[in-house]
Amino acid sequence: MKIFNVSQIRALDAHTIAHEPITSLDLMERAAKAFVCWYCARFDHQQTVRIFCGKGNNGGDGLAIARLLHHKEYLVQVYVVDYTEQASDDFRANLERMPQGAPLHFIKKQDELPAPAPGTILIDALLGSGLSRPVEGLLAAVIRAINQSEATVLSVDIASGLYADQPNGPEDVIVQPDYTVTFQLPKLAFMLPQNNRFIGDWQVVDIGLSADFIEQESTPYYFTDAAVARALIRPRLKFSHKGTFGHALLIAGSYGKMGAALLAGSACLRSGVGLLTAHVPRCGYSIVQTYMPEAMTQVDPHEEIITALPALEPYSVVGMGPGLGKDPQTLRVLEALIAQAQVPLVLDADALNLLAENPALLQKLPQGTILTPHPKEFQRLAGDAAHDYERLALARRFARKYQVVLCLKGGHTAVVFPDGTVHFNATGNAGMATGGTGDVLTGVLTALLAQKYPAEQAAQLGVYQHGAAGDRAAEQRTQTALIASDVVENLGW
Ligand SMILES: NC(=O)C1=CN([C@@H]2O[C@H](COP(=O)(O)OP(=O)(O)OC[C@H]3O[C@@H](n4cnc5c(N)ncnc54)[C@H](O)[C@@H]3O)[C@@H](O)[C@H]2O)[C@@H](O)CC1
Ligand SMILES: Nc1ncnc2c1ncn2[C@@H]1O[C@H](COP(=O)(O)OP(=O)(O)O)[C@@H](O)[C@H]1O
Ligand SMILES: [K+]
Repeated sequence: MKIFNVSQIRALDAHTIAHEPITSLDLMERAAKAFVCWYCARFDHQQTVRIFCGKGNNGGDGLAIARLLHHKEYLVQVYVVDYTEQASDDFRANLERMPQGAPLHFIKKQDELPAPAPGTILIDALLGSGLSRPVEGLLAAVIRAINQSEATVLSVDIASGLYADQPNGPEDVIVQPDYTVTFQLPKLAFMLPQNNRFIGDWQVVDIGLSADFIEQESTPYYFTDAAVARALIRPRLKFSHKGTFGHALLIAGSYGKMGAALLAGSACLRSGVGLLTAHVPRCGYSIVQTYMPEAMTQVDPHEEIITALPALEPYSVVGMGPGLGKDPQTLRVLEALIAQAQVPLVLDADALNLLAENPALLQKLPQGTILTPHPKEFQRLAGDAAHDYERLALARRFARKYQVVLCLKGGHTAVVFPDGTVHFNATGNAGMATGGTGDVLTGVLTALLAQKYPAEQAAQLGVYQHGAAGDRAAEQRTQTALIASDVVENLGW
């Protein structure tokens, strides 16, 4: 699925209106119907719905939603925030269509706001993607009141006050919804952690905007959902054998951190690799042999850390990083690996920290390398960013410059291709914010590269499947109880 900026969204609306063709008023009706359909599937007639409308097209949506809910016999109260003389044509048209029986109030001053009523649902249709400046005055007062109420808040298209494709200021007044129901395509703002409070649980509803336009319009931003991920999975053919699926070498673990090697190794085994060899310090030998009988174990000469690079000939991919530590002898191994590898690499954790301390190595990374930093590791690699939009720009420049695939981990992990395109991931949950889940991802990605998935697709698919396994694990055990081995146990292809 593509993610468009505001001017592209506007062009998509205009193209649909001109070429379907459909009037903009009928398109608004379709958007309102899609919202109402989503609403009716979740909320019953017991709760009063208060709809706060601005005077642009987002407000027009709000009025149309109010009319449709009123016809479905929901208890609807409509509040038009009358902060300006200007109103969009479709807002006016929907105002004229408001049925007599639906209570309609115009708020001109803050003291005309209704008193909070427990148990109501608030629909925020004040401002949508047309936001062009910080919210002030009466609109800001309404937004503050919405945020202070204890009601469930639903935003139409996007939280009022939130920019769809650029950073807000720290003082900006923005609705904090429980849900955002957005039209046709997700917005870039939804992908970024800094907007966490201003999104809630977000859902896309289809309003039939031009599929041709969406296909032809180019964008650097994409969303990897179930359909995209499923299409990437390659079937295992009937006469295939273990040689078909590659031999992975995993260099991981140190004294006290052998768990990282086990998590990465078991995830690699559960992700379809043909053969796995784990290269671990001597102290890890019995641990690996006992916990992962399917893996072969190669022991390092050193008791506690990694100090030697095994011969690379047998391997089709090398994953390195989880649990390593940053000993100078381990750095020598990383240098040797980068110098000698003719196969793609997955570098994570301390391998990334060593790279950050020795940036000359970045220039030498082999084709098809995947780096999987969390935000702190990325900061060490690429420097500070003032906000998430800047971090994203930094990530795109970094992936282009070093021709690597970057998985910037977090909620909606950003998979950045060497061409600078960004593929945000749909899956995963906050239960995964616990030690070791990143090691699991390293194992998954290593297995996919072993199976000859190109690095871009390996990263996109691996990140999706890792998050999906986390979602299944959270469903079984709750987010709070989730631990990294549950993610391994729930991998499924
Ligand atoms: N035909 C279409 O274009 C469709 C539009 N739709 C809705 O239309 C919305 C976009 O509508 P609009 O472009 O009218 O914009 P909005 O409804 O977001 O904003 C209305 C007006 O408010 C003004 N404004 C911007 N920032 C402000 C601020 N901080 N304080 C006060 N006023 C401010 C703008 O000048 C704009 O004209 C979408 O989010 C969506 O909800 C949907 O109905 C789907 C179809
Ligand atoms: N709030 C969240 N929502 C979705 N996924 C998350 C969230 N927090 C963490 N994750 C995922 O969990 C993993 C954590 O990786 P990392 O920080 O490297 O942990 P560790 O080093 O302990 O293994 C990443 O894949 C990340 O995307
Ligand atoms: K809104």
